[in-house]
Amino acid sequence: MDGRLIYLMGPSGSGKDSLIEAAREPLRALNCEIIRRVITRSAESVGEDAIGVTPQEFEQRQRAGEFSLAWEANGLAYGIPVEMDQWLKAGKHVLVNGSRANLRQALESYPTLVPVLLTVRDNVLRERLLRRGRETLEQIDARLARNTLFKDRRSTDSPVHLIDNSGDLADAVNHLLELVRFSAIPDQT
Ligand SMILES: Nc1ncnc2c1ncn2[C@@H]1O[C@H](COP(=O)(O)OP(=O)(O)O)[C@@H](O)[C@H]1O
Ligand SMILES: O=P(O)(O)OC[C@H]1O[C@H](OP(=O)(O)OP(=O)(O)O)[C@H](O)[C@@H]1O
Repeated sequence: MDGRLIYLMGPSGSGKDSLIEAAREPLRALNCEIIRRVITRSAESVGEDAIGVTPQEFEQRQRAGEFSLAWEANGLAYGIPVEMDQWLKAGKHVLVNGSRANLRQALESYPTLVPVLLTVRDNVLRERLLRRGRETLEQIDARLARNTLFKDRRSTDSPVHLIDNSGDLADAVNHLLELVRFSAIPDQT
């Protein structure tokens, strides 16, 4: 049986990277791998285990059919390597650090994916983005504005699992592991 695609989303600063890192080993124990993204972001500003490429290289890889999913956001291009499909076929579950704007397209290609949205209270989100210090104030404001847009409209009608990360990261990790355990059971789709 194919593995499940766990599609993690959440606003910038909600803690996706932190959650992924903290959950990496326990996820592996649940037969769930985290796929590395290809991003047109300079290596020094990559805050995650991603492959940084130039926009030209990204385009080449995309034209060569190297991505199962791809999208653009915040002035960057993101690609999910086709390796993901081999893992799924082999029965492994795969966690993707996804995009709210791309969810609808992802669902078209992977109708049984498990959508998971990481949420954080507004004031906590701003504080965390400032503390992380990766973006300029202007970029932080743009990310917060993008978040407001998503709050006002749902991108699909399908149910999305919510994980709140306003509190301890360990609670969010446990919640994610629970979801993966539950989603991995056959006939839950
Ligand atoms: N539960 C948490 N409690 C306190 N700080 C957190 C928590 N989760 C994440 N952070 C911090 O918030 C900032 C944003 O987290 P990050 O994982 O980079 O978010 P994202 O990948 O969604 O943009 C980082 O500085 C991270 O250390
Ligand atoms: O459509 P959205 O849900 O807004 O998502 C847009 C992009 O922003 C995030 O990327 P990235 O990891 O570069 O940003 P972050 O680390 O600041 O979350 C997310 O992983 C998406 O790739």
